[in-house]
Amino acid sequence: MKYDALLVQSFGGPEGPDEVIPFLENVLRGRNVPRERLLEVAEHYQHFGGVSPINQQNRDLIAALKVELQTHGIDLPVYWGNRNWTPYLADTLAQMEADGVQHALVFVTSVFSSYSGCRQYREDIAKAQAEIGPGAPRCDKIRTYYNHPGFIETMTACVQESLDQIPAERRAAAELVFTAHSIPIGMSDNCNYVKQLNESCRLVSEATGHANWRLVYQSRSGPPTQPWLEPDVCDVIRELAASGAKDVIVSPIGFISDHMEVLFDLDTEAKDTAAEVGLNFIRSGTAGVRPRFIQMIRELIEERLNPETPKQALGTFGPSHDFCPSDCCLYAPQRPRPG
Ligand SMILES: C=CC1=C(C)c2cc3[nH]c(cc4nc(cc5[nH]c(cc1n2)c(C)c5CCC(=O)O)C(CCC(=O)O)=C4C)c(C)c3C=C
Ligand SMILES: [Fe+2]
Ligand SMILES: [Fe+2]
Repeated sequence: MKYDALLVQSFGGPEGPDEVIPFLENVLRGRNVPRERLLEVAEHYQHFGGVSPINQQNRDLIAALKVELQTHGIDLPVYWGNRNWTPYLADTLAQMEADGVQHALVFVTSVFSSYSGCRQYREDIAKAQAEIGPGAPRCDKIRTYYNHPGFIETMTACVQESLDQIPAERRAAAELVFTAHSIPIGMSDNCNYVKQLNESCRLVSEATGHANWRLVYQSRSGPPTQPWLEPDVCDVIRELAASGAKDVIVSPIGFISDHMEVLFDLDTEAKDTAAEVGLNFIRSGTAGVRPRFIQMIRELIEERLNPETPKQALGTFGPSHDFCPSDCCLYAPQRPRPG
């Protein structure tokens, strides 16, 4: 297929104290999330000067990717557009149109399939295209990469580095806890989020040879009345300590970089919880700009540019679809009844 640009589509984040509340209002627009939760999360961001690290992490990712593409003779300009903060997707697409881009491949920073991580990204592209009009570039999302060897090898290296920090005599008993963003059960029922997460965790655990793992969730935002994926990472840390565990490795497999949900919910909250209950806490790394991860993005681009390139995938499920079917990752949230 002929593509003439790459768009990196991400979440976005504030870059100063005054941007925190408007950013969170963008994130939570139309969501059944209490205002108190918004204000609580705002405090997490303010704790770090109102600056989310996600934007610099995306700038670093794009810089590394440009070098990788250039080194491999792939001549595609790289653009960046966010769903919830500047540079907004609509502005980026308008710039792409002005530059003459007609058909872009889209790399989404979200790994696992759900309404929030797949369909909403595609809906936001469609909205931005509608705003621009008939000249807007066509956009094709790159397939999900949860079982791509480049993602699994990257996360395996991160977990292995954490295992290596534990004294040899305690290593086999260490608890390996993978975390991902909790989502409403009504959302997870309509997608492969949990299935894909379990497969990634299994593949990483097998590659490290460390069988003692579990998958837990973090960063829940819903009202207490709404069921979200559980268990929560902090509850599990307490339970592990009560059952005699000494070491816990927390691997945020659900995210590709150390953004605020990692820095606050894990490096602050979960770490403090572990200290409270006397557990040695090691937070494992995220993919970031690790060379194997950047190489994976280039490989995913190559397989779309040249359909003869074999599609790589580990484990049971094979490579995911290139084009989402019409019912992919649907979500019709239950709204509270008025009155
Ligand atoms: C209904 C589901 C979700 C709500 C509500 C929600 C609130 C919320 N999220 C953030 C910040 C981030 N979320 C990120 C990823 C993410 N969020 C959800 C779901 C909900 N979040 C999912 C399924 C995912 C994973 C898919 C994805 O978009 O990545 C991220 C990371 C983004 C990245 O590119 O890595 C951030 C940051 C806030 C502040 C918030 C409101 C309280
Ligand atoms: Fe989120
Ligand atoms: Fe999907």
